[in-house]
Amino acid sequence: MTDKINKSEITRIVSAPGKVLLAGGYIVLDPNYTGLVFGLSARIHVVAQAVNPHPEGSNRILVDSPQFDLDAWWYEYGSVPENGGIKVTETHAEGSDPSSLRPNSRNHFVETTLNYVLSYISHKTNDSVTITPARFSIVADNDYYSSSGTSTVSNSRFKHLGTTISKANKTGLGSSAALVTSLTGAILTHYLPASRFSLSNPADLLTLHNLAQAAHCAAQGKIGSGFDVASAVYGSCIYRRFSPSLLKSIPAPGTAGFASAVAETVHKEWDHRTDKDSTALPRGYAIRMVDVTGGTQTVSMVKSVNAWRDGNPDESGKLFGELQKCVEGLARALKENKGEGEIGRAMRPVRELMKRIGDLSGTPIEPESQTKMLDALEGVEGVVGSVVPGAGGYDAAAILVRDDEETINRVEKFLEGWSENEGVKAKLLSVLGETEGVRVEDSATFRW
Ligand SMILES: Nc1ncnc2c1ncn2[C@@H]1O[C@H](COP(=O)(O)OP(=O)(O)O)[C@@H](O)[C@H]1O
Ligand SMILES: C[C@@](O)(CCOP(=O)(O)OP(=O)(O)O)CC(=O)O
Repeated sequence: MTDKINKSEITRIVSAPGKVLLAGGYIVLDPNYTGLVFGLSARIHVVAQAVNPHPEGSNRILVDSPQFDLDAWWYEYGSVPENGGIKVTETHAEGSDPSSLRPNSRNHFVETTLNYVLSYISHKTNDSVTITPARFSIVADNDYYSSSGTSTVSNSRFKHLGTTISKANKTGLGSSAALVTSLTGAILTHYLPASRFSLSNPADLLTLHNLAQAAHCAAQGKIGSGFDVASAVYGSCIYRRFSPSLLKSIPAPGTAGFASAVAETVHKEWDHRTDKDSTALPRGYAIRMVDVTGGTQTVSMVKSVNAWRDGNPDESGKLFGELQKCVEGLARALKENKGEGEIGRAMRPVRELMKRIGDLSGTPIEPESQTKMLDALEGVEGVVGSVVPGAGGYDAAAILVRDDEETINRVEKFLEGWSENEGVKAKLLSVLGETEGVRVEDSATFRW
């Protein structure tokens, strides 16, 4: 357990939103197509503090996640010769026995982000900015996890989940992308003066995006489309992916040339596109997420869709092309507020095409249990349309609803009844679609 955050020592709070890919799952992995992604009101916040070094801690950084049991990671940092940048190594808690280091507690997303961002800073500033001891505390809005644990502080905004991160039940809002993005922003704004880095400068925002994408891919061990990091940075947008080859020349952290390769990659010409102007939600309507207890693995779903696509280029090309039209049509219907009927008609074929791709590739993209639930949900007054978001699967649905109390009550009641009758646990999350990406929070007014 780490000390409580001392509010007077906070230097920065940076937050980034979760995501929902409303349309464009699978096709967005191919840069010939795009995806319609909305940021979510559930955010991950990283609170940066400078700390006075403990006698043994002149080169230590603490990252903690106080909502979880046992989740504090101590790192020692050191320079690596030959443009290797800065490498962190997990170590035991300050003032405790070295054997207290928990062998299975590594947080790859945190560790990789530290390696990438600290190395970038040291290289970019020619070591003129000194890395000093600091603490970065992560607090996530409650909707990221289904609460099986109990809140110990009932009136606090960020619930204590009573479990470790690895055991927490995620709701699929993109916690790692929001975490990597907000941590990257917090480290950059903590160490660099505003004259060198500011989130209100579009060029610096692009640096943050490229750095966060690179760190997120490295930590994940795979290169996804990156729509989750892009929406964490830019908020809602129509997203076209970057070429994975951009990331191929970065060696492992801690090796010669790592920092120069990171800086060079970050400042290359990236070919992703984030079109924010084409997205908006009509006034009086909201995107809401339904968490359905279950679980699917995106990795194998992507593999099976890709295998089908490779074996059926004509059929898949046709369906991917149709889905692309739906991405654009749905974005337009929402942005131009074409009315419930037309928006609903623009959402329908997204569902149908996703289901079709699932059926043809033998992948449970919109499995029968979801079809039944979504069909029934669409019959609830005030529900304009529904989709299985992202990769689809058994565990989530996204709905566009009238944003009024009566509709929300009706949907909640419907889901209660559905859960009882169908033996699942389907729950409306309080999270809403919103447009804003990464931002600096005002620490004086930040609500805890
Ligand atoms: N609140 C948090 N505090 C610390 N690390 C977190 C937090 N949320 C997410 N992470 C990191 O992200 C990982 C989850 O990433 P992943 O399985 O890709 O889920 P998601 O689909 O939500 O991004 C965790 O194992 C942890 O390393
Ligand atoms: C298949 C995809 O196009 C969309 C997956 O979207 P999800 O929202 O399902 O993603 P996870 O948070 O990784 O579970 C893969 C991708 O674009 O990377």
